[in-house]
Amino acid sequence: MTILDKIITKKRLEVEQAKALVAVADLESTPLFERACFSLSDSVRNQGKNGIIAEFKRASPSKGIINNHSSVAEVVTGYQEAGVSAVSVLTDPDFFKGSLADLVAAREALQIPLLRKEFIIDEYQIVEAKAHGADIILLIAAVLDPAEVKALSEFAKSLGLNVLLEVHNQEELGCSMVDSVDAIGVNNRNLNDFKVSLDHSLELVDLIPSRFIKVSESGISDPNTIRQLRNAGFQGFLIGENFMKTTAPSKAIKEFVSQL
Ligand SMILES: O=P(O)(O)OC[C@@H](O)[C@@H](O)c1c[nH]c2ccccc12
Repeated sequence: MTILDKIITKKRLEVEQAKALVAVADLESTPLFERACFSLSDSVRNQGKNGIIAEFKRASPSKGIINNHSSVAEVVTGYQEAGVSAVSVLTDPDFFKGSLADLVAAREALQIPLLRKEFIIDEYQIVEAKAHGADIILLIAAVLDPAEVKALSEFAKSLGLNVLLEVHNQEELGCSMVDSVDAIGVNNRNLNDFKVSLDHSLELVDLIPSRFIKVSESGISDPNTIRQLRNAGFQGFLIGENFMKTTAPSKAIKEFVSQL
């Protein structure tokens, strides 16, 4: 069983338990569910922002604990001050030590788009995302079939959410280009063996139609890499560990951005 299979097996259980605890109607009656979402494409096109989607990430299956000392509010406030286009918050409890409470804490601190970073397999999780302050949801092509990508992305759009679809290779990309997707992210990390290579981004960028916002994800630790990816055609850059592994992620990002 690959790590991705393990995560999805656990996720199915987690979603069933959540459904038994909190009804959809209760999620839909929260104040956050009513709010209008920030637009990812507006924020990425805003010349005053730098295209970075900075992630709050306590732990990961490949690295174990990355940061267990920083508070969500402090980190994401620093990210916002550094001029990022959006913030990503992991909500998976078992493999990434995240939570929906982290997402709400980020929402309270931010006036820019917020991504719920999660393994989404069910519409329920999309309602949950909106009810806890997300503007953007992630769909991962490696764990969904094309019909699911279409149905889940259309459902998210019907709630006013933005959709980021993650792919890792040309085959996944070919199955993924539906109008209900706003942005396509190329994950430089293989979710099965954790190997990271920027070549995935560089090889796929020209195959992504320009109507999608193009995002390069994972393993970015050098401002020069942002320049290289931008020249190749990317508008968004998803970065987590490089900031989170430091003693003060809110300072580390400012130092990084000053070198762009
Ligand atoms: O910490 P990094 O290497 O900068 O990567 C961030 C982000 O791209 C990564 O956390 C990620 C990309 N796709 C995912 C899917 C699920 C969980 C996590 C991820």
